[in-house]
Amino acid sequence: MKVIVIGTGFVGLTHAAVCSEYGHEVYAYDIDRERIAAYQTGQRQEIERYVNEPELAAIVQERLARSLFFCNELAPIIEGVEVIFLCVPTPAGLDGATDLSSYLAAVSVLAPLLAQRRDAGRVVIVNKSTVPVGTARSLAQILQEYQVPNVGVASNPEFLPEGDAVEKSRRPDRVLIGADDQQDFQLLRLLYSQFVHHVRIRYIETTPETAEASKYVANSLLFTAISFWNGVAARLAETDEKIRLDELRMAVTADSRISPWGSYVSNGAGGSCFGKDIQSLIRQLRTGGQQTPLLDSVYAINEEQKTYLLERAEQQGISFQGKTVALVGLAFKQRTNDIRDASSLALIEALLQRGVSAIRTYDPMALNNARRMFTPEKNPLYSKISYHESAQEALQGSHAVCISTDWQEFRGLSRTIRQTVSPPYVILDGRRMLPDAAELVRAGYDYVAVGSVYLQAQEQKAEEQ
Ligand SMILES: NC(=O)c1ccc[n+]([C@@H]2O[C@H](COP(=O)([O-])OP(=O)(O)OC[C@H]3O[C@@H](n4cnc5c(N)ncnc54)[C@H](O)[C@@H]3O)[C@@H](O)[C@H]2O)c1
Ligand SMILES: O=c1ccn([C@@H]2O[C@H](COP(=O)(O)OP(=O)(O)O[C@H]3O[C@H](CO)[C@@H](O)[C@H](O)[C@H]3O)[C@@H](O)[C@H]2O)c(=O)[nH]1
Repeated sequence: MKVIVIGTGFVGLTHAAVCSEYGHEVYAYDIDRERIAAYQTGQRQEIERYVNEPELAAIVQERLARSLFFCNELAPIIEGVEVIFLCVPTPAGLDGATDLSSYLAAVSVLAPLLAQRRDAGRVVIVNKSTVPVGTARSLAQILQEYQVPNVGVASNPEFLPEGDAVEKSRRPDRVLIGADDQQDFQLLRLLYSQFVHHVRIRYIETTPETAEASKYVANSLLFTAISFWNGVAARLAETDEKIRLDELRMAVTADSRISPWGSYVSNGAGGSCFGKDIQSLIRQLRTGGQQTPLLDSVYAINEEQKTYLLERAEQQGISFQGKTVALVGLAFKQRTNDIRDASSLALIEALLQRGVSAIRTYDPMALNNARRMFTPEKNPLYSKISYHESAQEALQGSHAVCISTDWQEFRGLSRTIRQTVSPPYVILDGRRMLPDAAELVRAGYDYVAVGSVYLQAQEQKAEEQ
């Protein structure tokens, strides 16, 4: 089948690449010319500058110019297309409602071209972007206004998590299609023929509204699990050192009805989806006359969680003013270079507000994205941020370290800390990454982790007594 993918970020590039693996002729289009030029080189480094996902660059290299083509013009590729995916950003607007400006901009370029095409075959336009309930129906209306002939619309939300984008596109938990017309269901069954009768993958056909709603409900439920563990279980364990959170988690999730997903307590969930999708759902419910106390709390708990470790340290009399702080982990989770809505961003702002003298950062993948975000032109205080090639380098000369991402390499950070910095020193562990924290405390370091009581350096305690 001839397929066009509009928007080539995490979702669009992955989807285009995996569709090309299944024998479709895929044209991936983006307004960002530099991005398209980078993909066209076929060079791993160039591709990963934009989307860094395991195996993705290899598929692009393999399929490039055979069944996968990149372009920044839609007109030359429109004839004969059967399925068009919209994979453009749908961020939160200032009021929390979904900002559909990129989506509508893409539609306004696409619709006149479709209205003028010579080919009379059926074409279905598919929302893969996460869009509010009712967007597919509004799209059908727009297409009607442009008098596009023989066109259908469908909703096919994407559920992939970053870091596993290729794996979850090749083997999703479900493929969800919302449409009204049997011709459109049929076109998408052909496109996804590898999944239609799969023994493990659920292939679900429903209304566009149900598909759109499912994406928001799924993300908000996952987000709720995280805020429950952070806001209830972790807080409880912070009240009594005899509550051991890791064992509590094992005990609770041993029940097959309770998922372990979400139980990994943290200094807040980040990423491009949870925050903006829950805000959008809140807006959609309120517009429909509903109250949203649960979702409001889920969001608020998570926002507070991002910088809560700093407050816990301050409650123990620690001040960050004039201090040098190492921040290790900038990505919103391990195995990605994405820093959108990462807790590290909130930590940087909170540390600058507290008057730190320097923030020394390290991340195995996300340094360049952070460099691009924190330019001194945006805020002169950002010149206090420096970027380092290892955790050890970032720790040098620091008075405290914040661990903000669950990179596995941070499990060995205790040794680096002991070799690089001497007490008095504060360790803020947002991901419970240090299995041997007790030894650090015995060696004179203060340790505060999500889900554990504050552990004051033992030598310091002795001096005080
Ligand atoms: N990132 C994820 O893990 C994920 C997972 C599921 C769903 N989603 C949803 O998928 C959508 C895309 O997310 P993403 O993370 O891939 O975004 P992204 O920011 O990584 O990529 C979006 C791409 O769209 C391009 N673009 C913007 N406006 C355009 C236009 N008018 N025409 C053509 N291209 C345009 C941008 O240049 C960019 O390359 C969003 O709705 C998001 O909520 C994302
Ligand atoms: O037990 C956990 C699990 C996750 N997280 C954090 O939660 C955030 C989101 O993680 P994850 O869901 O793995 O990443 P995303 O790539 O944002 O994926 C979510 O958002 C996507 C975009 O909508 C959806 O497609 C996915 O299904 C959904 O999992 C990250 O900061 C994680 O570190 C925790 O703190 N504890």
